Amino acid sequence: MNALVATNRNFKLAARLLGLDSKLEKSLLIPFREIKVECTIPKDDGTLASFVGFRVQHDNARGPMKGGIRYHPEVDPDEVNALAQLMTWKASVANIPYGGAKGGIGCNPGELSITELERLTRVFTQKIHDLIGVHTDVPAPDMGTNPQTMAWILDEYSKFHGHSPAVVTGKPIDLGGSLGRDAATGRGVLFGTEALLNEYGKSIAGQRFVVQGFGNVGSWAAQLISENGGKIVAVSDITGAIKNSKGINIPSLINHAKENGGIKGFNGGNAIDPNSILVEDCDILIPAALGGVINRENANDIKAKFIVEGANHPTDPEADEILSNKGVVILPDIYANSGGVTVSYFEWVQVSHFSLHLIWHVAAK
Ligand SMILES: NC(=O)C1=CN([C@@H]2O[C@H](COP(=O)(O)OP(=O)(O)OC[C@H]3O[C@@H](n4cnc5c(N)ncnc54)[C@H](OP(=O)(O)O)[C@@H]3O)[C@@H](O)[C@H]2O)C=CC1
Ligand SMILES: O=C(O)CCC(=O)C(=O)O
Repeated sequence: MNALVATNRNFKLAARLLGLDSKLEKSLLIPFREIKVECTIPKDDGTLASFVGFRVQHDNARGPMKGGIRYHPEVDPDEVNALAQLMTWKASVANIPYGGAKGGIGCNPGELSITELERLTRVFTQKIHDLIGVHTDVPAPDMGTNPQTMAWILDEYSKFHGHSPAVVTGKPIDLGGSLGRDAATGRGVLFGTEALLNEYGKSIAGQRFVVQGFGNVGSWAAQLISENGGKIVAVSDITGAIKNSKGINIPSLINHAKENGGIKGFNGGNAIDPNSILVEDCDILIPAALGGVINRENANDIKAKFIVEGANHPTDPEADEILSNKGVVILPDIYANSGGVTVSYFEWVQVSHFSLHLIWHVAAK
């Protein structure tokens, strides 16, 4: 199901349950602003390559709009729109004073060199710099982007607006990033899972987990859960999937993925078909990659009793219904993965405060 159709459907259902005024409901379904820009860069071989970049600003009633920037071949306007809307609900659920936004560029970061990625990020920033800002819209990392991407955005933005470390979060520590932001989404997944299991009289220790996606969210969630006694029995990423019913050694898998560009070839488990990862036998399933992966095609075959949504909108509404009828409990994305934006808020406050302090200090002299 189209990501925006799915997200709107969920919102309309929630609006009815809340008894939300129909005019307010309609206004919240329309984003504040949708930006689409062409980004052309010279590639390393001298040829030109063009990409399309998006930033959707959904709503700013509760504060500056906030959300990640994704680099992925499947980025499209409806997907970004849906993700921006989810950020508004996520900031509200986490009770942090932000609205929602999301951005992305349709590209495959794995096929671009570091210098090409830098050029692309700087061109994208040049195209949107007037529309983002410390108090209007504050980007952060998402799939395919990282602290280095944020450093480029900060540097390019600062050429137009002066040094503005609070214009992005999830940046390197040396540039005003926050300790703990890197692990924050995965740590939030751990805390959310613990709270959920406690409701059912269970704890993490001894539970069997399957994790789809082994990037920022998936690898941190797997590491922290295994440190807390959970058994990670299967993991996948774009390169492949592995299974070990005795529990995968996550620190070794992290090292392997760093050295080899993915989990493929890890010898601490058996290779399995990545398409079967979501239906592997486990107690708790953590999707931590793309949206819409749990759908009517596979929902009936899911064996997990709990699903903790590390990814954004991994479960489409049809699957929600099937799973709910099967008694599977889902911890939704806007709660389960809100640890990242929460620590982004701390980073933003720290840096804004630091800048104010500097201004005060200079003025006092
Ligand atoms: N980063 C954050 O703070 C937050 C992220 N999220 C959400 O979490 C999810 C993951 O984001 P993040 O960890 O940051 O992204 P990363 O780019 O760091 O990692 C994504 C992971 O998913 C893998 N992947 C991509 N496609 C597939 C596929 N078809 N099957 C299996 N694995 C796949 C990637 O493999 P490979 O690297 O080999 O391409 C990589 O391991 C996204 O939905 C994002 O929106 C939500 C809240 C905050
Ligand atoms: O840290 C942030 O500001 C946003 C993180 C994000 O994109 C998300 O929660 O989906």
